[in-house]
Amino acid sequence: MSRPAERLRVIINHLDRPSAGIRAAPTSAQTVSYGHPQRLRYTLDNDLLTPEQRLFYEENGFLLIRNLVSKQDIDRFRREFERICRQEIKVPGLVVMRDVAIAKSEFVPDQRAVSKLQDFQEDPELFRYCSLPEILKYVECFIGPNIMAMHTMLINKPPDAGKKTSRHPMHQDLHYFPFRPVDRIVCAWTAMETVNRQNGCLVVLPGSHKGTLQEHDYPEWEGGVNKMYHGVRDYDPEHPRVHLEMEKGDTVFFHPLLIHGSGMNQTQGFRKAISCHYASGDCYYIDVKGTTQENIEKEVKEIVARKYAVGDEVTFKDTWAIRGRLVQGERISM
Ligand SMILES: CC(C)CC(=O)SCCNC(=O)CCNC(=O)[C@H](O)C(C)(C)COP(=O)(O)OP(=O)(O)OC[C@H]1O[C@@H](n2cnc3c(N)ncnc32)[C@H](O)[C@@H]1OP(=O)(O)O
Ligand SMILES: Nc1ncnc2c1ncn2[C@@H]1O[C@H](COP(=O)(O)OP(=O)(O)OP(=O)(O)O)[C@@H](O)[C@H]1O
Ligand SMILES: O=C(O)CCC(=O)C(=O)O
Ligand SMILES: [Fe+2]
Ligand SMILES: [Mg+2]
Repeated sequence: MSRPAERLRVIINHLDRPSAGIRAAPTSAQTVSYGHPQRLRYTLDNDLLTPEQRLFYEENGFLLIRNLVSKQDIDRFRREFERICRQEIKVPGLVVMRDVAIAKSEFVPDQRAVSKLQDFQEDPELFRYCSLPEILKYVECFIGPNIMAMHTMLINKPPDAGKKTSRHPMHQDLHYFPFRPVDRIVCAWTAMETVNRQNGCLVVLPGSHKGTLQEHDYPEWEGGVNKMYHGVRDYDPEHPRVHLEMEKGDTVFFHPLLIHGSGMNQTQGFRKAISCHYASGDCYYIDVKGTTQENIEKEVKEIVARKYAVGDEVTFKDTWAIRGRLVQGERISM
């Protein structure tokens, strides 16, 4: 069977069978619907993904593309990150986060004090990542041609200080996002070096994107939890999971309902990854009042109020609309 259209037809038939692909057992709170009328729901017609890749994303909620971003680009992102850590440049809006284990110790201008950069949309060098054509051509397969970069991060997972605070609890990224529709949002996450179980690779629950948004809160971890690291409340440790071991430049695209987290860093190195969450330019904002997302809305508003000395006039929606940047096509309703 050689023609893609023919292979796709065979795959669509395959999707009708409840046993298709890796299907993790649903957790109690999740509902999994078999034989969805719109069988290819999570990917759009495109000339890039093979039918097998489309099926894989449909069934599992993520797609790993090896060696997508060049070593040269990654080395440039790393150098820019180091300049920011040394405080050689100041980037408007950038959030420099320290691990909670060292949050109250004296600041040293070095990568050892930085666990994560958030919101680097005003740093042209780092933001180049979000506009890379090799990334955008995949993003388009999931969310279409109008592409907004909504959320940017460079994660520098530190060696664990002994309290397991370097872990990221299992969560769904949609918890943080007051925009929809959910299937027109995707994350690109690129390893900046070898990422494995030792230094805390991503851990995903395949198929969990077919469930609904779960209630999130701080996990009850003895050693403490980083600010805003909410986790799925009733996380089922028996649910099958996959550790995504990746090499420098490998990139995973994943759905915002995919339950994922990362383990502790048991090495002495700082595990680096760069990521961007994209949404379609015709997504729309929602009011999260009365939903499980109210708790994160409250926290975000408190941080913004403290940082910028503003009150209730800045809404959760505003905090996203201000950060979002168009990278391809048209900005319609975002
Ligand atoms: C899909 C995606 C969105 C998923 C995620 O990314 S989940 C993680 C989201 N994380 C974030 O959005 C970043 C949150 N972090 C921040 O906004 C900042 O790092 C802050 C926690 C507000 C601290 O920033 P800043 O105020 O500049 O730093 P300060 O050193 O002055 O500390 C102020 C007070 O915050 C505390 N703090 C700092 N870092 C952490 C931490 N990692 N975890 C818990 N508490 C922390 C710090 O101890 C200090 O507390 P007090 O002295 O006021 O009691
Ligand atoms: N008690 C817990 N509650 C919620 N999430 C947890 C808990 N313990 C670990 N996790 C999460 O599970 C994921 C994997 O963590 P971790 O690497 O420790 O797991 P692991 O499967 O034991 O891997 P390894 O054996 O390679 O260390 C991370 O997202 C982590 O935050
Ligand atoms: O790089 C990691 O550890 C994962 C981070 C993550 O999932 C997130 O910030 O939403
Ligand atoms: Fe995440
Ligand atoms: Mg472990």
